[in-house]
Amino acid sequence: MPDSPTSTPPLLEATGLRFSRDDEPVFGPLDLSVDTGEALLVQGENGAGKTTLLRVLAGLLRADAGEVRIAGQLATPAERAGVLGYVGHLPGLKGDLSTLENLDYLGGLQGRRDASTAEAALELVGLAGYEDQLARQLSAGQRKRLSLARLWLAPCPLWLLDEPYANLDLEGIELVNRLIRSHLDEGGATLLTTHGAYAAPPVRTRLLQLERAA
Ligand SMILES: Nc1ncnc2c1ncn2[C@@H]1O[C@H](COP(=O)(O)OP(=O)(O)OP(=O)(O)O)[C@@H](O)[C@H]1O
Repeated sequence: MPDSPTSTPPLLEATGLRFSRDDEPVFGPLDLSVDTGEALLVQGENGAGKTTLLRVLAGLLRADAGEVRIAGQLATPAERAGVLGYVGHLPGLKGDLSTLENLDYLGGLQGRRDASTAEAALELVGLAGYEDQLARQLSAGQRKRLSLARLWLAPCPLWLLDEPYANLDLEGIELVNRLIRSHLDEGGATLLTTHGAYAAPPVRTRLLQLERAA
C-alpha cells in the first residue's frame, strides 16, 4: 500500500547501502530504516560488518553505493553529523582531561541537551565522585560510562551504538537500557549492534540480521 501523504518518514533510512574493502564486499546492498521511538538491533557474528555499517552510517567511512536519508531528506555525512551521536569501540575521550573536563570540552563541540549539566550526566551514569579523575585512569567500564554520559548530553535524536553493553557490569547493562528507553520516549531513535551475547533493550525493537558478505 502506498504511504499516505501525511505519513512521517523514518528518522534514518538507508537504501542499497553497500561497502567494500579492496574490492571485497563487506556488507550490502542493504536497506534499513529506524523510526522515531524505535530501536533497531543489528545482530551478526564477529566480522559480519556491524561496526563497518555503523561507521558508514556515521559518515566515518564512505559507502560505495546507496543513499542515506534523515527524516526523508538525503543527508551527506556532514549533515548527518549534526543529528547523530555515535558511541564506538574506542571511547573518543581525552585521556589527560578529567571526566568533567571531557564532558565540558565535548559539550562545547557538539552542543548540549536542554537543561542538562555535566555533573548530572556523571551522576546518571554512576560516576558521581569521579569528577576530577583523569579519563585515562578510568577502567574500561567506567570509560564506557563516560562515553554514555557524553552521548546523553548531546542534543542528537539518532544514536548509533556499537556494542554498547561491552565492558559493562549488570547494572551498566541496565543503565544502557534505561538511557535508550528514555531517549526513545523523548522522540529519539537508536541503532545498536550486538553479536548476540547480550539482551536486547526492553523497548520497541526490530532486528536486522547482518550476514558476512559472500
Ligand atoms: N580497518 C580495517 N582494515 C581492513 N579490514 C577491516 C578493517 N576493519 C574491519 N575489517 C574487516 O571487515 C570485516 C567486518 O568487520 P567489522 O568490524 O565491521 O565486523 P563486526 O561485525 O563489527 O565484528 P565484531 O562482532 O567482531 O565487532 C571483517 O572481516 C574485518 O576483518
